[in-house]
Amino acid sequence: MTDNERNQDPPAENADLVISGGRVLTLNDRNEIFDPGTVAVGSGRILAVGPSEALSARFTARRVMDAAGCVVLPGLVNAHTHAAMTLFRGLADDLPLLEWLQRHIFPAEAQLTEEWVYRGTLLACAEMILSGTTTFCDMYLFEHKVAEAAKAAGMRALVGEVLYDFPSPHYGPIENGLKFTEALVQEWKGDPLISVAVEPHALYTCSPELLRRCHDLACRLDTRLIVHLSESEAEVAQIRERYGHRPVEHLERLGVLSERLIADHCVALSPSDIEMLAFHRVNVVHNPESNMKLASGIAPVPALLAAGVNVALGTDGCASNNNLDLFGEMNTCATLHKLAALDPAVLPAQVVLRMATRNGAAALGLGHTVGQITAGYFADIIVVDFQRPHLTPVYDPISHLIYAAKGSDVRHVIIHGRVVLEDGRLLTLDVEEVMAHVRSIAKKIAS
Ligand SMILES: CSC[C@H]1O[C@@H](n2cnc3c(O)ncnc32)[C@H](O)[C@@H]1O
Ligand SMILES: [Zn+2]
Repeated sequence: MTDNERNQDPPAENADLVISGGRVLTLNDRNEIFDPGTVAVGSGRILAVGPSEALSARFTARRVMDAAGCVVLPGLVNAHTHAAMTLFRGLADDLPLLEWLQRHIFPAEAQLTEEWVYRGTLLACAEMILSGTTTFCDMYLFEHKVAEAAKAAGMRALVGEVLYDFPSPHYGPIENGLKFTEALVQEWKGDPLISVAVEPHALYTCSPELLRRCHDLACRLDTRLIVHLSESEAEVAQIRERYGHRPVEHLERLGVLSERLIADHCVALSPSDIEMLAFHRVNVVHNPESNMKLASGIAPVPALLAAGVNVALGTDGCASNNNLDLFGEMNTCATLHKLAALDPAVLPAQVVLRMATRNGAAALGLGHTVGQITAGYFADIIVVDFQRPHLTPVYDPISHLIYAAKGSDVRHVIIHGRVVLEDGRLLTLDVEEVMAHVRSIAKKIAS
């Protein structure tokens, strides 16, 4: 190398997209914040993140996104929902869980078709992207259509067909459901956005034998296993009466508790339930708004976190929430637990933001690729506009994200390196058309 060559700047690296000028919350292991910071993106991944001063000359970008006045953070992870239940938003409110399900929701779901599930899921994807969610975890019927809709919207999703003892309006008897799940896993293997889990509904709708078979299938296919667990005291009483044990102990006796299990809700837990969940490294998804609306109770989230359990955040479906905005859910989560414990320090904003990002990614088995802004991770990034009256002034951006921001403050969304929301405009879906389809389905549901 000549002296001349040695003294020259290294050649610029190519990036598909450079997001610069915003305050970047990496949520990495060191919790680094760069202000102003730059994120370079290429081939769906984060190429580099750091101070703008250090990175601006390093990349030649095909596209530059100006994030001045904005906060840049990892996309939010909705770790539990039933996306197509947007179709039933507001259909049956103000009821307790088991009555709501058995008298209203299950009968309405008996009419579902794959076309309805597709349309309802597109609406859910629109709502989620518009409010900063980049990944969701779904359980429903006709789940191949959920995968298709997520893919059309450009979202990352972990999907799974619901499995229970009684015949399903989709696949009929359970044997078909297990076969369908296996085929769905094979169909989406290797897809960059979609993965598939084994999803028995709950302990009161699945026999011990079915739960064991689902666990074995998840182990054989190396997928997540997802179940509603201990959602209310009524469920605990029902399971105790049927099997003689509390729900968590029932699963432990069946050998189903493990790191691959995602347990949704976990509201009605005893101290020994918490110990068992921690010991087996089970992932728990907290859905505070659904739990409040169905009056199911308050999940012992601070105790779960203190015991070392990975606790993520979900919205549950739109018939029990009734929206998919994780900003609202983070706010509810942070404030609900302060009130329940009469302790304002019990769940700080920083912890709640981690529940909705890193913990969600880890629960879904995506912890090494999603949930933080780190070189090598997938580029799932949101840009939140802080130049708004309710976000002024800024002493601490994380405080605003949890206590003051709304989903509608999200300005840009990038998923797997693709810009899917730009300046508040959805690029992957025609929102008017998506809403029109759902309105016409709702007329049939109501008739
Ligand atoms: C058919 S897929 C999932 C199944 O679960 C029902 N569901 C929705 N929310 C809840 C909840 O909070 N607990 C238990 N089951 C729930 C949904 O309506 C579907 O039937
Ligand atoms: Zn649910």
